[in-house]
Amino acid sequence: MGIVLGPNQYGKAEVRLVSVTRDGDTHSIKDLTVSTSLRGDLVDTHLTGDNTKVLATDTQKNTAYAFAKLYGVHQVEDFALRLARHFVAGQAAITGARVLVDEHLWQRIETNGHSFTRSGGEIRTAAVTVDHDRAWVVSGLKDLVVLKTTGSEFHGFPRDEFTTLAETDDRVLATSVTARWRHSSDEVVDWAASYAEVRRVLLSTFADKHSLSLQQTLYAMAEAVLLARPEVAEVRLSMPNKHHVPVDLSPFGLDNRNEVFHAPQSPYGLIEGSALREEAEDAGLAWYSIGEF
Ligand SMILES: O=c1[nH]c(=O)c2[nH]c(=O)[nH]c2[nH]1
Repeated sequence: MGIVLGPNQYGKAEVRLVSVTRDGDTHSIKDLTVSTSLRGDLVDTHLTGDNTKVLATDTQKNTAYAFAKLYGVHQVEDFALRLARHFVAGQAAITGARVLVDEHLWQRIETNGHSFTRSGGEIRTAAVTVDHDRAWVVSGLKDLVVLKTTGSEFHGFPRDEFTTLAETDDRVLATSVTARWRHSSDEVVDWAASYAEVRRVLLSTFADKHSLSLQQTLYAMAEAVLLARPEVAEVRLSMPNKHHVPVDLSPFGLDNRNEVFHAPQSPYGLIEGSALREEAEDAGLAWYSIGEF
C-alpha cells in the first residue's frame, strides 16, 4: 500500500500589524492580527525538501507589512483580498490562499488627536479588607489598553556592551493599565462617580502628558489622580510596555516614517509603581490591604 501526501497548507500565523495614518494632528490606527495560509502544488517540499515552490512564511509576513505601507489597510476585507490575490497571482504553484484578519478596534481619547483606548475587555475591580472594625476599600480597573501615536520619547539610557535599543524622540507608546487606588476612609463615597473621574484622569493624563519614559507617564497618571481626588490616598499602577517596533521596509525600497509597526505580544517591559500622600495614614497596613502589584 502506498502512502501519499494528504491535504496541507502553510503560512504565517498571527502577524501583529499596526498601521498609523496621519492627517495633520489627527492620527488614525489600524491594528490587525493577520494569518495567511497557502495551498497548491506543495508535494515536493513535503516529500523531498525541494523548496522551489515554497513562498516562505517570512515573505508572507513581509508582504502584509509592505502592503500596509503601499496600499493602507482601510477595510480589512479589501486588505485581505489584496493579499490573498497577490499570493495566488504571484506564484504559479500556489492556487489558493486564505487570509484571516482580526481587527482590534480602538476609540479616541477625545483630549487630542493621537491617543486611543482599545474597545472592550476592560474590567472594573474592587478589593475590600475588613480588620475588626476597620475597613479598607481599594477600587481599580484592569485591561484598559491605551495607545498614543506620538508624544512619547525614550533616550538618555545607559549603553553597555549589550545595548542595541535605538534612542527615539517619537515612538508609539501603548500599555494595558492595571490601576488600584485606595480610598482614604471607609465612609461610603459615591463609588460610581469616583470611579468615573479616576478613570477619566488616568486616560487624559496618559494622552496629554508628553512622555520621556513609561515610568514618567505612570507617575504622572498616579499623581494626577491624587491631585484630582481627595478621597484617594494611594494609587498603584502596573503598566506593561506594549512595544511597537517600526518594521524595516527598506529592503523593499519603502520608507517607514512611523507608519507600519510590528506589535509582538511578548516579551514586554513591565513598569510598576505607585504614588501616595506623604501623610497617608497607616501606610504599612494599607500596603497590605492594597495588595501586590
Ligand atoms: O519607557 C520605557 N522605559 C524603559 O525602562 C524602557 N526600556 C526599554 O527597553 N524601553 C523602555 N521604555
